[in-house]
Order: sequence, then C-alpha cells, then structure tokens
Amino acid sequence: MSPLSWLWGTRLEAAPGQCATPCALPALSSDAVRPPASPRSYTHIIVGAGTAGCVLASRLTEDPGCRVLLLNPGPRVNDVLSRIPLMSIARSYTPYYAYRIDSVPQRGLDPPRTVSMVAGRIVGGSSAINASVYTIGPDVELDAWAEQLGAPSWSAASFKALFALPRHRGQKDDAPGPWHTSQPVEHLYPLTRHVLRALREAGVPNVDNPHAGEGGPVGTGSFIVQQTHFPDGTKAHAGNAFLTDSVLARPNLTLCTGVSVRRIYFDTAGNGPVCKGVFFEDGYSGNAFFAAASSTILSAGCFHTPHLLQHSGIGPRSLLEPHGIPVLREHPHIGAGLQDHVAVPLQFLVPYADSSIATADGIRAAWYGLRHAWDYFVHGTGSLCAAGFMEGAAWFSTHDLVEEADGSLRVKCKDPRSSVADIELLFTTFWLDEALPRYAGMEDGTMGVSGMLVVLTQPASSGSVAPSSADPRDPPLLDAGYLTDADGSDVARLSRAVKFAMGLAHGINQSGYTWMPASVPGRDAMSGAWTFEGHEDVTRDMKPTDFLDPHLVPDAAVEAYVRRHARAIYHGTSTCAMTARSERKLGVDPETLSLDAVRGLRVCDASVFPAVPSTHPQSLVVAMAEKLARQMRSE
Ligand SMILES: Cc1cc2nc3c(=O)[nH]c(=O)nc-3n(C[C@H](O)[C@H](O)[C@H](O)COP(=O)(O)OP(=O)(O)OC[C@H]3O[C@@H](n4cnc5c(N)ncnc54)[C@H](O)[C@@H]3O)c2cc1C
Repeated sequence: MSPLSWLWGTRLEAAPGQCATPCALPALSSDAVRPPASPRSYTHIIVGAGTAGCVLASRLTEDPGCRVLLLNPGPRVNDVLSRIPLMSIARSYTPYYAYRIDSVPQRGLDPPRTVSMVAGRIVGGSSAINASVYTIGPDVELDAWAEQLGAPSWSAASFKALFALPRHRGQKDDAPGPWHTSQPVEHLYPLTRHVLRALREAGVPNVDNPHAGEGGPVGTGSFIVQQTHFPDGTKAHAGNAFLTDSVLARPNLTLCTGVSVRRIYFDTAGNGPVCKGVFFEDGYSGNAFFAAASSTILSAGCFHTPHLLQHSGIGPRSLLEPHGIPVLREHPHIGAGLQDHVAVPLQFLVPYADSSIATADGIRAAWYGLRHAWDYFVHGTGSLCAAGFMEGAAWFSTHDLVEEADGSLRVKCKDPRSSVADIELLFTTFWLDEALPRYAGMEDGTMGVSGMLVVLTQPASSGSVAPSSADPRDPPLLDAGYLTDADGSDVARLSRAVKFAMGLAHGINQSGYTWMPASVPGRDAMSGAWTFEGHEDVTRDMKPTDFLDPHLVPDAAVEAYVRRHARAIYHGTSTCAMTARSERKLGVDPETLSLDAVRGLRVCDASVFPAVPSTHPQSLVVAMAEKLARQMRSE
C-alpha cells in the first residue's frame, strides 16, 4: 500500500467498475412517477448501506445467483481517520459523513429546546461514526421480546451464535464472523480504577468480561468498555467488516453511493400495494433513476426508513394528507414510537494528568498526540482506541437501588444475569459538552476534566418521525419525546440514578482522590456559581465537595438539573416496530421483517425493535441482519 492510499484510503463515490453509477442507468425526468418500460432489475434492492444494509448485502451476495443493488447517500470512506476509533466519531459532526437533524423543541426538557439527532451517512452508516461501544443485552430481555411478539426466533437462544463475542487483548482471535470486538485500553486512567472500586463497594460487581459466562450477558455489573476493533486496534464497523474489497468485487453486488432513495414504487393494480422498485436521485447531478426488484429491504435507519415510507404513501393518514401525500395504505404506526436512550452529563475536575484534556490544549496536544499515536500504531492500544475517551461503564436497575440506614444509595441485585438494567453509567476522561467549554476551575491549567453520563436505557417516553413537507428531500420532523411519559417515571429514575452517581463521586473524594464537581446539580459550570434555586440558605455554608453529597442536595435540584441537561446519545429505534402476530396491529412481522399489508417489502434496521434495547444497539442490529440474511437465503 502506498503511503498516500494509507492516509486517504480509497473513496468510492462513483468508482467505475464497482459502482453501477446512476449514469449507467437511463436518467428520468425529476418528477417521474412511473418507472420506465424496461427497468434494470435486481433480485434485492437494499436501501441504505448502513449497519444492517452492509451485513445484508455481504451475506445475500454469497449466493452467486442473487443480484443485489445497494444504495447509499454517502461515500465509502477508509482513510486513516476513519480507522482510528477516537477520530472516526469526530466525523459525526460533519454533514458529509453524518446526518445531524435538530429535533422539534423537546417539551420534557426545561426550558424546552431542540436536541441534535445524529445518524451515519457514509457506507457503514452509524456504525462508521459511532463510539464503537459493543454490548450485548441480557438474555432475559430478548426472551421477553420473543414472548411479547409471539416470535420464538427472537429468543436469546436463537441469537446466541450471531453475536460476536468480545475477546481480551492478547487472546487468540476466534471471532465467528467479520465483526470483532475487544477491550482496547491496557493502561487505565487512575480515575477509572477509583470508579470501579467505588462501584464495587456500592453493590455493582466488577466483571472482567460481561459477555462471558453461563446465563447470558450480565444485567448488573461494572467493567472496562468493549469496543468494535480489529485485532490491530483499527475501528471495525459494518462497512469495513462486511463490505470488504473482496465482497465489493463480487459481480452480483452493485454498490451505488452518492444517491438517495426518494420514493418506493408500489403497484396498486391488484390486491394491495406490491413493491416493485425504488426511485432514487443522484446527489451530485440531481438526476432521477429507477431500479426494479422483486424484493426491497429498507435499511435507512430509524429516521429515514419511516420518512421514506411516509413519502411513498405508507403511514398515518393524519401525517400524510396535510402535505398532500396520497395515502396508498394507512399504517398508523409508521413513524410512531421513536425511542432513544436519554443521558444526563455530570462533569468533574481531576488532576490534569488524569484527564485527556491535553488533546485540546494547544502545544500540549502535539505531545499527547505523538505519545498516543505511538501506542496506537505500534501496539494497537491506548487512548486513540477509546472512542469518546470512554474507559469504564456500569449497568444496574433502579428497582435494585435501596436506601441504607445512613441515607446512601446501594445496588442490591440478587442475580446480575437475570436483571435488565434501566441505567448505564459511562465514564470518560474528557468533557461531555458539545460546546467544549472551559470550566470554571480549570483556568490555572492544573486541573483537567472528566465526565460521567447517567443514561436511562429503558425510557417510558417515546416520540415520532413525521414528514415536514411534501418534498422527501426535506429532513423529517423528529420528536424524541424525551422525559414526557405521563407518570414522570423517566425523570424520577434518572434523578435517583444521578443521586447514586453523586454518592460514588462523594465517596471517591472522601477516599482522598480529587474528583471535584464542575457541572452537577447546584453548580453552574460556565459561571462557576454554586446555588440551589430557592434553597440559598442551604447553599451558603456548603463547600464545593458538599455539592456531591446526596444528603445535602435537595431532590428538586436534581430533577431540575435532569430536565435542564438531558441530551441524546443517538441510540434511536422503534419507528417501524415489529408487532405481535396475534394482535393484528399493522407493523413489521417479527419472523420475516416484512411490512404488513404490503408485498415485496421488508424493513431491517434499528427501527423495527419494539423498544430501545437496554444496551448499545449496534450488536443487535448486526445480529438481526445476519439472521434475516440466513432466512432469506433459505427461502
Ligand atoms: C454518534 C453515534 C454514536 C453511537 N455510539 C454507539 C455505540 O458506541 N455503540 C452502539 O452499539 N451503538 C452506537 N450508536 C448507535 C448505533 O450505531 C445505531 O443504533 C446502529 O448503527 C443503527 O444501524 P441501522 O442499520 O439501523 O442504521 P444506520 O447504520 O444509521 O444506517 C442507515 C443508512 O441508510 C442510509 N440512508 C439514509 N437515508 C437514505 C435514503 N433515502 N436512501 C438510501 N440510503 C439512505 C444512511 O446514509 C445510512 O448509511 C451510535 C450512533 C451514533 C449516531
């Protein structure tokens, strides 16, 4: 490989030979509503070369008799930055690589505000720009879905062989498929060690490998995060793990990048709509094209899959008619049910050397970069492997939180493998604000910053995806419905978890390690003010570390902080959810992933999950796509 291609990789945007670029198909007028007389035809069209789409394309084309067209708006990118886990996530801020759509103002937040919702645009989709965290949910969660859906194939036992099992560094690489995961960080920042000890003492056991052992992955435990990496430390995502150069060279696979599907074409002549193909548009020339197939799979992700269906006349009448979109088949649930993990960031000051602050600190950044580049390129380890600077994590259920006689909160869980966590704590050695502030307290350069995300992984709230206009090019209206559940359970559980987290921080400070509050309830990170609104009398005599003492912090201050600071962590799901076969409620069939009452169309991406899973979703998206591909090949 030449140094230049090592740096830049090969960008497939319309590469001759590998991409039947739109120019190889006859262009149509941009307002064409009917397909040409003899369109180019494929066995399957896959809409979206994202996480699920890449797996499906790779597996389906193992059968040489099947011809697949894979369509994606963004290019295939394999330059050096896309391979370094820490750098690849930074691309989630750039429109060329990622969609960033502002939600409608979230009325559950105070004050109501928009929240940026992010999804991958390049080949590999969100898996190519995400934080690489690899988690498999507890068996009991999938088993509950299987029962709720009346679909035995969703049980944990049928998924078991489809998950990549994480290995530790140094272990033999025996991953069953192309998807690899590992615990990349060999040296831990001191904070992570303190946090793991504090968690253990508070009842959350330290687990070496949460995915190993009998009875499935743990639902209550604390550990070093596992991330999707190849053995050399390079980021593994669906695009580079499943769509390798040799897969792309298959004559029966056509990857077409730089194009967006604008409408699904249905034949309505017979008994119900039958999907016959898709209209798509070249993002560069604006030309429109049509391709036909007997089977179309929508894998455009939880925002764009329902949006595309709605613009094709499949969705709730009440959302389509105001925009003049003709209703082909009313599907009241398409676009409903958007769920996401919602997170509350707490931020702390730590000794400068125990933080990754140096990466953003002028001349020190160069030295830091060189030191960590050495670790990464020579040993395949270190901070550049830890996307989001995440080292430690913990899961537990708020049902297991009990208040001790001294008022502190502890986790008491009888069987760590039989619980489904509704809280995840994620520890980072960096700040968590998108605005990258300099916190009050860091001015003299002796302190760095670290963060903890308190994540609600089983929210009761949900929202929706809806068309914003008659034009499918306009981004959808996204409403995540954060913290809007009627009985307020989301805020209540998050607040309890924030109190537990503050107790951890308080204990760490008391043990002698400096973990000072920077942004916590009662502390305004930017102004440096310490106060509880309406409780100024309490605040007056409090030292900074007292603001971590859950006994001194009023519940109302914690709840106010939760509503003020809650943010997305981009795990959206459930906008075209599977529904139980017995219920006869229109949705996606759990056994075949076909859309009810429509023929020739399946949905395979995070939008089909009946609810957001309790752990990070990419492992389940990949396993589901593997499962569907096996099933389709045996049909
Ligand atoms: C910033 C970020 C960090 C995350 N971190 C983690 C993590 O650490 N661990 C984890 O497990 N999960 C994480 N996630 C979530 C996880 O990556 C997603 O849940 C998962 O990858 C979704 O897969 P998908 O196949 O449903 O959709 P995607 O992977 O998003 O794929 C959708 C594809 O469809 C394409 N598309 C969209 N519209 C059209 C159209 N009109 N025509 C054709 N193609 C179209 C898109 O370009 C994209 O390639 C993160 C997500 C983000 C955004």
